[in-house]
Amino acid sequence: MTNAASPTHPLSALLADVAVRRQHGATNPIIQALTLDSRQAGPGTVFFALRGAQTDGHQFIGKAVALGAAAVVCEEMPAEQQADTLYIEVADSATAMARMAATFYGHPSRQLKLVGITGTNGKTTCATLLHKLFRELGYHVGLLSTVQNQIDEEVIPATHTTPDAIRLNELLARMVRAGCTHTFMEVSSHAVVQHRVTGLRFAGGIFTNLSHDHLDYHGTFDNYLRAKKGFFDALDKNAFALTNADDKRGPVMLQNTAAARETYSLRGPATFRARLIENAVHGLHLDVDGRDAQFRLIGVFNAYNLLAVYGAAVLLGEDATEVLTVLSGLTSAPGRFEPLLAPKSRITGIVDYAHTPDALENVLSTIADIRQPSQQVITVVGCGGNRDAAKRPVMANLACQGSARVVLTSDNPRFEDPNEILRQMQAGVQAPDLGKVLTIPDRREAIKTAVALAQPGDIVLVAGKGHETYQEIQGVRAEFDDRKVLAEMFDLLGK
Ligand SMILES: CC(=O)N[C@H]1[C@@H](OP(=O)(O)OP(=O)(O)OC[C@H]2O[C@@H](n3ccc(=O)[nH]c3=O)[C@H](O)[C@@H]2O)O[C@H](CO)[C@@H](O)[C@@H]1O[C@H](C)C(=O)N[C@@H](C)C(=O)N[C@H](CCC(=O)O)C(=O)O
Ligand SMILES: Nc1ncnc2c1ncn2[C@@H]1O[C@H](COP(=O)(O)OP(=O)(O)OP(=O)(O)O)[C@@H](O)[C@H]1O
Ligand SMILES: N[C@H](CCC[C@H](N)C(=O)O)C(=O)O
Ligand SMILES: [Mg+2]
Repeated sequence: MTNAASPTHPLSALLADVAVRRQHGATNPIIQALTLDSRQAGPGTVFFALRGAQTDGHQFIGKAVALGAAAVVCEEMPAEQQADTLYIEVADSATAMARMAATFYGHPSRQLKLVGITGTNGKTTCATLLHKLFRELGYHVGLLSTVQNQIDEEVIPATHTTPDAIRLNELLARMVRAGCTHTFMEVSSHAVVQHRVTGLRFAGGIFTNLSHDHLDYHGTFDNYLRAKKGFFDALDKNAFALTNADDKRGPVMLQNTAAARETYSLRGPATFRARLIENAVHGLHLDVDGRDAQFRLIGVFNAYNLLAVYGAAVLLGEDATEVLTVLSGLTSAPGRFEPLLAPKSRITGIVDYAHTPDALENVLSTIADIRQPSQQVITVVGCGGNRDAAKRPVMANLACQGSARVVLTSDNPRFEDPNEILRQMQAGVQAPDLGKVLTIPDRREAIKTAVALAQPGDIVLVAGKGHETYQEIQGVRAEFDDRKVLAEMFDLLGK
């Protein structure tokens, strides 16, 4: 796990910010790598035993040590200990891991301007727009997002919205070495709770909005809100905290932060204000802080994303006029309201990552705002398995409210039975809507059917998977790209 750029440190040097409860073993080994997975342990590594959702890393301490781990950080000392291994007991392994990872990689977050974006929807869009914007303004820029990580134009695949603390600091260190001055990253609620971002220095934080998602993980909406707020509570006084004043939970985010409190709004007084002039097929027309601006992005929700991005750029010291000029030319993130026109029939396909009720409602109301009365909307949608089940009936109902026809299908079933997920979705369909709904578990067939149902000029929305290039069934990821399947069906059906 080491490479030429990997640092080495005596273990004692990594404990500077860590409250050690107890320590066993007299050695002070030289550390070459950190890991949270016993299977990756080896000589010169520190193994962090984390209590997870599936299992408890403490069970694997013996395995990590057998593979040669030089040190173990845990919350409970193992009964059996090896004399040549150093055991460190802390109150919280995840916090210790984040602090030690930051130290191990030389605190890369302090060497660039790091901006974190949190909220239910819009994180990828805002982070991607900020990355594109700052590239065009001439900077070297890092990006950590659901779709992919990037160092300037170099793409590094992403497995999570926010990587674990070790991977995160390693990526930030790579960005610093590549000369990046700014990095824009998504901060998921899971990341806050699991301390993936603990110990990082942020130049700023952005809040987009809060609605129903991930209640499977957080339990209650209140816990979910607290997770998001936790990110702002941890910002320091040199940072900015930029919140959406129009979101019911926007002001709460700033309640206990030490950072400079800034707001954006389309409705009232705020640090950064915009007024919607037009929301059309060809894009948004806004008045931003008294400047007239046209954008290529579509939908009122994107007016919020654009305003948040503009505000953050200005708070980072950029010139407002220049920022607006560059922003007007930018297109959205992959799989976010991505249009695809059928060549012969003028059917408009739209692929969107809406996988929450709020996002689906936004996309459908955006389509309603921009469509002609003669254009019918046909929606293909499913819900992921092993994720929040409460959203399933709600999303099916919303699809019915905003569409002429609905094809319910599978998203990523993961380890759940796709038919059971679909039954839970169907429960949300109201009696008068039953006639407009078809249920087709095979996503390819579902898309094909929607395209077959579409008349010239109609709009086919394929929601939920956006940029994803796979479908995950029973732990296996098979190649699947809504954009490709849609294009294939336009072709196959001669549309
Ligand atoms: C619910 C969740 O967040 N899970 C993450 C968590 O896994 P976990 O708690 O289930 O871990 P576990 O399997 O119980 O194992 C506990 C510990 O034992 C260790 N272990 C396990 C087995 C072994 O042989 N040896 C060993 O050392 C594991 O490495 C782990 O450290 O810690 C793992 C290591 O960091 C993550 O990969 C894993 O992400 C899973 C894959 C995941 O799906 N996460 C999603 C829900 C997620 O994080 N999503 C958010 C936001 C999404 C959004 O934007 O909407 C994200 O930031 O991506
Ligand atoms: N500001 C917004 N408000 C509401 N909905 C939005 C907003 N921005 C984007 N959306 C909708 O939410 C979907 C997801 O957007 P995006 O990927 O930017 O969010 P995210 O916060 O990164 O999501 P995730 O939690 O999955 O990483 C988009 O496809 C769009 O339908
Ligand atoms: N980051 C989100 C993405 C969900 C995307 C959707 N396609 C699904 O698989 O449920 C999650 O892991 O919950
Ligand atoms: Mg995202």
